[in-house]
Amino acid sequence: MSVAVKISESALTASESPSRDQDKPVVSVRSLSVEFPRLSGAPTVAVRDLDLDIRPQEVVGLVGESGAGKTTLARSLLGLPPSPGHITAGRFVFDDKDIFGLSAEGIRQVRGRDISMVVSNPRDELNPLKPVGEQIATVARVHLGLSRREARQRAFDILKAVQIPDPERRMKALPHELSGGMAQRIVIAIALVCSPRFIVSDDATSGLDVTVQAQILQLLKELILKRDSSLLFITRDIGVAAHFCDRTAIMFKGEIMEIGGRDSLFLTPRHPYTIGLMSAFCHNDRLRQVWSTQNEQIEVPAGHGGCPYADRCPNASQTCLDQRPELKQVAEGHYVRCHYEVAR
Ligand SMILES: Nc1ncnc2c1ncn2[C@@H]1O[C@H](COP(=O)(O)OP(=O)(O)OP(=O)(O)O)[C@@H](O)[C@H]1O
Repeated sequence: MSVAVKISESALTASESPSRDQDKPVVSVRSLSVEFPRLSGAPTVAVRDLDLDIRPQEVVGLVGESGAGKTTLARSLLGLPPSPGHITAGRFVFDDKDIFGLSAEGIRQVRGRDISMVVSNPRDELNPLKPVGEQIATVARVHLGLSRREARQRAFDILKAVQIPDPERRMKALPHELSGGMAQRIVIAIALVCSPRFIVSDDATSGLDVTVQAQILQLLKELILKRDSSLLFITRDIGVAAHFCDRTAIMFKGEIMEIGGRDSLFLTPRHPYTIGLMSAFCHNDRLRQVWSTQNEQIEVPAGHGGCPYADRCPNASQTCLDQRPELKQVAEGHYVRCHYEVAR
């Protein structure tokens, strides 16, 4: 059975805001698959035939448990799938450029300047021996061709923008002299210093205090609106996604199981996995009831070619084992990959 499920061009582009419907996506991912080879047996498919569009000024959340493929997707979009993974299929068009078609040097030029990534472990990202101001300024000099003085000014401005207290002094600090939250802001400052049009945040704010996290999210949103950028916001926290993202995609085993605008997705979640995530998060009795109501008890054999969620799903039926579900529209801008309604 073919596992490739194609969806219409409009499926993932739809936003709930009518004015945005005319906007052209700045990020357009089509049929992306990424695999990790294994010593024996079939490779691990970390991202499977994934489509995603993001428009200017849009914040799209990507939520899923550990191992869902979020980081693999994020790093693949920067042309750096985690080793030994490799992109086996798909296109990524960013600002009319076919990113996967660029040379290594071409991708390097785009990365950091037009597309940047913020990760959750700032200590690994920063050079421990170099003052943080210099690290930010270097990125601006390399990518924007600024003079030393201009780059330094730009580094100072971005430190102020990410609300680093006493930025003049912090410019000279080494990473170990900063708190974790401050080091995280430095990494965000590096990602933003060239005003990229596309930012990928991979769990970048989860280690921060709740209040600092709220400030940083607010700041990210303001910068995205001001600079007409787009943000792919990866998180395991569905509550943060509900609060912060215009649309959210729920990912499981390398596939998007549900995607929708904030109101539609979070007020009327349709996929059993989304409902499970939400009921765990918000202790909602109604959701719990939906989650715990079993339609059919069935044996789920390993290696079946059906729904990737079947072995965890309280509603799995024979249809779910026989057919891989397509992403289908259930409301405006809201798509679900589930046989549930037809199987019932
Ligand atoms: N370097 C690697 N070598 C082999 N398999 C890998 C590697 N990195 C990831 N994988 C596999 O790819 C799949 C997706 O992993 P990935 O790290 O992208 O998930 P994730 O959703 O980002 O998880 P987390 O939230 O824990 O970071 C998993 O099955 C994982 O085991």
